Parts: sequence; C-alpha cells; structure tokens
Amino acid sequence: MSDAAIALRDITFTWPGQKTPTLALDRFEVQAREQVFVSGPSGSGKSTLLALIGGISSAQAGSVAILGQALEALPASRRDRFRVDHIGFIFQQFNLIPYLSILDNVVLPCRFSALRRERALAQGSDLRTAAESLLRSLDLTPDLWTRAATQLSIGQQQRVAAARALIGRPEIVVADEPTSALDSDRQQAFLNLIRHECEQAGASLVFVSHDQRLAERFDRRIALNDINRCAQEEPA
Ligand SMILES: Nc1ncnc2c1ncn2[C@@H]1O[C@H](COP(=O)(O)OP(=O)(O)OP(=O)(O)O)[C@@H](O)[C@H]1O
Repeated sequence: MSDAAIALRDITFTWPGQKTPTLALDRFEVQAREQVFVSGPSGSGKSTLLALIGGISSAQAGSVAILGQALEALPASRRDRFRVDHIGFIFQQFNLIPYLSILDNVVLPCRFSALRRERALAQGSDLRTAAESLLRSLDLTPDLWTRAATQLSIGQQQRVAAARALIGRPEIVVADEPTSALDSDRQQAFLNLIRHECEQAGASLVFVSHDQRLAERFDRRIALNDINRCAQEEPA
C-alpha cells in the first residue's frame, strides 16, 4: 500500500445519467506536506476529482486511499466522519453558514469532529481562542469576528472559509477555485496565506484552478487532462 497522503488508483467515475466517464485515472498521488496545483479547463473534472478525494462521490471502479484508509471500504456515514476528521475543504462558493457569526463558522468542523476539536484545543485554551488565532493569521481583524458571514466582502469570506478548513489541523486541505472571484493581487496574497498556513500545519494541499498564473509557487503542477484518459480520448 502507498504511504502517500492521497492515492487514487485505476479510477473510473461516471456521473449518474452520463454515457461516458468524467474521469479515468490510472494514478493520482499527493504526498504528506506536498502542495499540488491541479489545473484544467471548465468541465474537465477538477471538482469531481475533489469530490472523490473527499469521499463525497464514489468511483464505480478503482480505489481512493486517504492517509492509508481506502474510502470505498467505509460505509457512507464513516466516510463523512473520516472527511471531517482529516480533510479541510475550501469550496468555490465558500459554503459559509450565513446566519452564523464568523467565529461560529470557523469552529464548525470541531462540532462535527472530536479529533479536530481535540487538535484545536491543543493549539488554544478553547475553541474560540484557536479560531481567533487562525483568523488573525489570515488577516481578519477582531471587529469582523462577531459579524454574520453575509456581512463580509468576498475576499474576507474566502479567508474565513480557509480558517474553517484549517482549524484542528486536518492532514489534507483541498481548495476548489477559491480565488476565482478575486483580482490578481488578492489571488496571490490569498494563495500565499493558504500555502503558509498549510506549511505551518504540515498539511498536504491540493489546490484546483483553471488559472495557470497561480501555478508557479507549487511543489508540483498537474494538468488534469494529461492524466485523465477520458480527456485524451476526445477528438482534438
Ligand atoms: N452532479 C452532477 N451530475 C451530472 N454531471 C455532473 C455533475 N457535476 C458535474 N458534472 C459533469 O461532470 C463534468 C466535470 O464537472 P466538474 O464540475 O468536475 O468540472 P470542473 O473542471 O470542476 O469545472 P469548473 O472549472 O467549471 O468548475 C462536467 O461535464 C459536468 O457537467
């Protein structure tokens, strides 16, 4: 078995109702602490790949092993728990809970995962302190912390989503086009923050984007169409 943080093997994934697979991957691996940039045009399957890594979707064939655990061996409820325990997700639309304060949004994973709660408490005297420390390091000032998520700018919401993904030090952070709503300077600044925080936490980072300008700072760059056999089979 691979000791990679993420190891996908011989994957075929077809969305319900589709005639052809979206993804056919022989091998996709990310090592512990590695920071990987995954690019591909719209519709190439980047979000689908992240859904497989998170166990949100399951492939019809092949294996997805996260930290050595084969997700297909777990029943759905255990997969959900495993995801919250070990993976921090930053979604394209951030998925913050609009009626909760910023602080409550950030501590949310610790409400669902005893492991994340334990690790967060090891970082701060209580969950609030741990959340505040992350918010500070992501340049979110105390005047914002008690506001509802909807009262923040897009750039601020994005950093809240990053703090929520990072709290309780998950071993893996995945980010799905988190910078698409930002201008170029802010994209770079956000990328620096998230990369720094993952480094500090010792987390692997899978950062998905169609924007090649963000690629250069990563340990490794993967063009999804180069490894996806379905994409290669399409006519040019
Ligand atoms: N829930 C779904 N049901 C059926 N097909 C889907 C579903 N989600 C995605 N697809 C299809 O799978 C393919 C890949 O979609 P996906 O969202 O993974 O691409 P993407 O590379 O993330 O695109 P984007 O950059 O636009 O976000 C597309 O053809 C899309 O229509």
